[in-house]
Amino acid sequence: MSELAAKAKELDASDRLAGLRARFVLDDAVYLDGNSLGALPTAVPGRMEDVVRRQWGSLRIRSWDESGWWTAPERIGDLIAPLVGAAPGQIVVGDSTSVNVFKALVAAVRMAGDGGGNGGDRGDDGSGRDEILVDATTFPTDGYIAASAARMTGCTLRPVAPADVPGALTGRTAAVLLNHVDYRTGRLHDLPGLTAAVHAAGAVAVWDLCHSAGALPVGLDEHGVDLAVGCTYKYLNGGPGSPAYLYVRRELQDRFDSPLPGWNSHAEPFGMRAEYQAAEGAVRGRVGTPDILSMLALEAALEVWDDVPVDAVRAKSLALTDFFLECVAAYVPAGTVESLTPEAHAERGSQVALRCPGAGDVMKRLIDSGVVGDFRPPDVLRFGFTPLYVGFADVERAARVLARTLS
Ligand SMILES: Cc1ncc(COP(=O)(O)O)c(C=O)c1O
Ligand SMILES: Nc1c(O)cccc1C(=O)C[C@H](N)C(=O)O
Repeated sequence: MSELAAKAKELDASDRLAGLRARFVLDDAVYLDGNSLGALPTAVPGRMEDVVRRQWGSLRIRSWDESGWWTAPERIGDLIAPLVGAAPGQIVVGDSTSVNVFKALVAAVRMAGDGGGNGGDRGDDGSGRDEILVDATTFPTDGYIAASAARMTGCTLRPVAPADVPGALTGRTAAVLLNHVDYRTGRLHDLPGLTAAVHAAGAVAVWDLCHSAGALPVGLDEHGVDLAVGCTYKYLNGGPGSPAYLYVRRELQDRFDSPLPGWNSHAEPFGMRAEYQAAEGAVRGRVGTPDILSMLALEAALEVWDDVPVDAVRAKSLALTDFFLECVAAYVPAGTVESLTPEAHAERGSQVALRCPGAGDVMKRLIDSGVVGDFRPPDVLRFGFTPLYVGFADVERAARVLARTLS
């Protein structure tokens, strides 16, 4: 056994989260794509059988009340809340991340101009706040939606690298849309520092947590984040297309003026009134009828988090990515791949991105050899490490197969 294989064995033996792998349906492949689609938790199929056959099949319409369908968006939001450092009552589940980015960003611009504080003051030259800053390296959907939100609200849109945001903020900045972890490089951005800078400029901060929630502590309440969105099909393992979530800080909920005010966010949805009156609290983030089947699959999936501290997940995530970088350095000839992922723990999410020529083809061959990551154009091999089900022997094998594939 090689030295690194022996080290992997030791690390697995002392890994207090190792037993959690049994909560997932997995096979012999090394699955390093949980940052795109999380693995299936074992509790989900049985729950879906009940939801479909009994709740839908037998109870039918009664399930909106009797099976708790109507209140599922807030109930499941409260299950996600501790994973992102939020007190209950601030997260609602539903729609896609893209749709929630739209709701959050337009609502942020409206807040910035509503006179209620944070961004409520006038801009430097008295002309108001009419600019949105967006992470220049963002996942494309956020950029597209920010451009549309800017057009709709009469703002200009300025792409800025996250680290440059403090210097780019002005009295005209209404809202700033940032990613907590960069989907390509795996870089973790400074959420506390950037949020504080946005607030100091009187603007509203919107964070996309797709690549951080479930992999590391986020601290939404602690750091005073205004609005946040995220998906649930990556590190939260909710399944393909599972609904996203929207966080609205409690103190801002009364000022959350949704650009998609559907009947589900009405104060009295069954009043069927012609005039819209927004509900109180997190419910205000809802739009239309929730996608119950996906939502209840997510609820079952979240059971894997019972008694799992996020800090322990973070510690294992860093140990996994450290060990992967160590194995790659040992096995892959120098100069063959270049890591885009920061060395510093404070700047690293839960993935490693390696740049190499022909990355698309390399990833195909890796997958054929049982190591599943993904490829992001033009030249990035992406490996996501989900601490709940990836072990250290997986990591050593992935690096070994990578070296063989590249030789
Ligand atoms: C950072 C980020 N934001 C948004 C999305 C897309 O969200 P959705 O397709 O669920 O709307 C993704 C991934 O798909 C993402 O990585
Ligand atoms: N949402 C996805 C999908 O529907 C199909 C394939 C991949 C995805 C992803 O989530 C991609 C992912 N957000 C990324 O970081 O690239």
